[in-house]
Amino acid sequence: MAFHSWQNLADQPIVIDDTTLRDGEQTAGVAFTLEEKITIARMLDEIGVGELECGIPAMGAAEQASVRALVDLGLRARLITWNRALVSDIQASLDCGIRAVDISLSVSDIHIAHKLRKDRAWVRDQLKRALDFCARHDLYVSVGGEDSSRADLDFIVELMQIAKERGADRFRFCDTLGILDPFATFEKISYLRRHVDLDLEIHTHNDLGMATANAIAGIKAGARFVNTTVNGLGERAGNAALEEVVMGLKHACGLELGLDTRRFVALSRFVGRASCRPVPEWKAVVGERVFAHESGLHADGVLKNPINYEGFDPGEVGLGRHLVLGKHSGSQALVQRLKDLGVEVSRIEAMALLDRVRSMSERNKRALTDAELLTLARRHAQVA
Ligand SMILES: CC(=O)SCCNC(=O)CCNC(=O)[C@H](O)C(C)(C)COP(=O)(O)OP(=O)(O)OC[C@H]1O[C@@H](n2cnc3c(N)ncnc32)[C@H](O)[C@@H]1OP(=O)(O)O
Ligand SMILES: O=C(O)CCC(=O)C(=O)O
Repeated sequence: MAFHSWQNLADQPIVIDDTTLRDGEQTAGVAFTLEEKITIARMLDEIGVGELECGIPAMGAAEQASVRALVDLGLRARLITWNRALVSDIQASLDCGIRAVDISLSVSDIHIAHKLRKDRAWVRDQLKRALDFCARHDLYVSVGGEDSSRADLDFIVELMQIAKERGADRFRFCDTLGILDPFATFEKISYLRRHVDLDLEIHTHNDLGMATANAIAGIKAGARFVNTTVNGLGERAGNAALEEVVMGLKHACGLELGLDTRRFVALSRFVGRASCRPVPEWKAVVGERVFAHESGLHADGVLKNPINYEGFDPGEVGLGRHLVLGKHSGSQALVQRLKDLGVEVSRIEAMALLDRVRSMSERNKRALTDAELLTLARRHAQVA
């Protein structure tokens, strides 16, 4: 069994812990094969993701075999597994050659009473027992606070203090149900930062469409670790998408993580196939058509200079640009497209032709193909 040496994450200001292989695979109905897991792990590693949450050894022999196979790859990324706060779960991770564990415990009174059917004293004791076991085995530990967003923050502070005293490396704040907004996320993470000197990790869900915004708010409030999944896979509405968090940090916050983002589209398409969840063409950052321009003023602006209507260069994530002719087109784009196809028309002729382009697009409920455009142009020339 290989124990590999990780890249030095202490040097990185923000560390992505991608959980495509754990929370991503928890998407109802998704199951990756071992080969798919290996490919996803390799791609994430090559792109420069610092840490991969790679499975749940407590699930049994098949999952343990896949975690072992991932350990044996000797990736630069640190591999971490998900575990309940049970010695038996952590032992199963150790048996796979894992050296970093997430120890999960529900921290809200709702979960403690209605899911675990225990009390806060039990949570404290269970955490201590699990942490002492991890310390004896010199494991890197993230304490996962399930349902943190509905928990009493002062109880989380208490658990973080226990975690710090017993050698844990960080605390994971989970918005398990995806019910926070970025402002509340910022306040809660700031509060924890002020009260305990322990690294924080932010884990968000997309139930209200705010997973990426909340992940970024958590980072802005001081979380150093952030959970993502490729394409935003994950329980229910999913997690914060890797590609959105990385590009959001870069272009909205001016924080460059140094990942090879040009491979995002290839990774997204692979995970789309492996999860049987094809990527919608309008999916932020990696959708096939998110750099498609039809509207006349936009196409004109892009033809003059793409910076007019593109927040970043499509090549940065491995995409291309499409200029399409349809219901909302203007004459500039039409003149240019026909020129590319070898047909010269004046601006006035293009304006006359536009009516036909519009009605064909409306009839077919889509943009025109080049062949359709050429046919329209020829017919128009014959009539004119
Ligand atoms: C929010 C999240 O995403 S957390 C990650 C959740 N992921 C998964 O559940 C996927 C993988 N899960 C599994 O394969 C299984 O659920 C296993 C192997 C973990 C456990 O399987 P089983 O032993 O059959 O238990 P089951 O799933 O039905 O119930 C969970 C038990 O764990 C307990 N439990 C739940 N969370 C924790 C925790 N963090 N620490 C300790 N015990 C816990 C529950 O209270 C329940 O115990 P009970 O039976 O005494 O009431
Ligand atoms: O408990 C953890 O560490 C993570 C659990 C999780 O995936 C969540 O709360 O959404």
